[in-house]
Amino acid sequence: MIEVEALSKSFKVAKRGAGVGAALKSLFKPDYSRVQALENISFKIDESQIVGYIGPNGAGKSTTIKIISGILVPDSGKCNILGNTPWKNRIKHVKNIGVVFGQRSQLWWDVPVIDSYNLLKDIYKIPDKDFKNNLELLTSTLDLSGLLTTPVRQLSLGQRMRCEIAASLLHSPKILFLDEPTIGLDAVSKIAVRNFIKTINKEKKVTVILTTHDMNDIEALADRIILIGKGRLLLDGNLTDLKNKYVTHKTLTVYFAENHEDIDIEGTTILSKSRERLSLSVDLNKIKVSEVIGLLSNKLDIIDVSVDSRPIEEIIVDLYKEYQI
Ligand SMILES: Nc1ncnc2c1ncn2[C@@H]1O[C@H](COP(=O)(O)OP(=O)(O)OP(=O)(O)O)[C@@H](O)[C@H]1O
Repeated sequence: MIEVEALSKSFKVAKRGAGVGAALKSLFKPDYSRVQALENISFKIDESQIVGYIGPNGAGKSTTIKIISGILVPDSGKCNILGNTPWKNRIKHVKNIGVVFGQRSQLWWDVPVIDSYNLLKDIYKIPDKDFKNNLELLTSTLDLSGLLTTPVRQLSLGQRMRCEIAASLLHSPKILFLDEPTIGLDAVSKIAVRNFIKTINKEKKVTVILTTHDMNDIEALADRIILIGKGRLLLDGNLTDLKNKYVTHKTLTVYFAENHEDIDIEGTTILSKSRERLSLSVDLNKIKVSEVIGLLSNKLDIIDVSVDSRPIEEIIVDLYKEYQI
């Protein structure tokens, strides 16, 4: 469905030193350098996948999204999305895709949301019936009914983001590119946006490429992650495999009726202990958490247990360190 092969893109940027002299010099004799934003990026994405496209600031995520949505032309490389090359067959291509840039609006600032939607209807030539059905569905699932007649500039960030997402889906695209869709949203709005993305992916089989710095978005949504750094693709894999690789220990805490027995289970280390509570670090390469609970239940009258894993944020920080990005 999406095939990207050896994409590279560099930008020419003007170098300028500090001070008035340097400003004058750069005006008359500009000095340029090149920033390699993307280098030899390749990946394939199948229908109805949700892919988390992640990497630190300046990694090249937005540049990729701009190229595959047809906004930018790469220096070299190929891209085939549902039979179209985004920067060559723009008109055909945009009918298949929806794009949301969290930091930018595609809605007209001073007019009511519904007016922007009507304009999009004309731009995309959406048949009346499809427009009506989609608008009804999006209004109910994204809770837009009170917002449609409000000018965009009067909406809160969370309200605007829901309107942006609806705008990107009015023409029933098969692919959705989301660039930081939950940036700046409160917890309730984030969960609403995530749930909506999950729903359209499941029910309408919309393929989603999601770039975000919010690892909770990734954990909630992505089946697969593609990690890029300094313009290069560093890792492409399943989130569960990544967790298995980087989560080698879990913390097991057990609450029990009073006990004074010594506990010594191979593959575990005691982190803290009292008469009614025991906290263990479990080495997953040596023993399973369920086995530890089984062994403990032979010795203790267990009342409650909790298992804590390393947060995904920490795993990603380790990944960035490992790849020196
Ligand atoms: N229009 C441009 N002109 C010059 N340099 C650019 C331009 N757009 C991007 N770059 C540079 O290309 C590199 C990749 O930028 P890009 O915006 O794709 O990164 P990103 O991964 O989306 O970062 P962030 O997480 O901060 O949004 C950066 O070094 C950036 O400075």
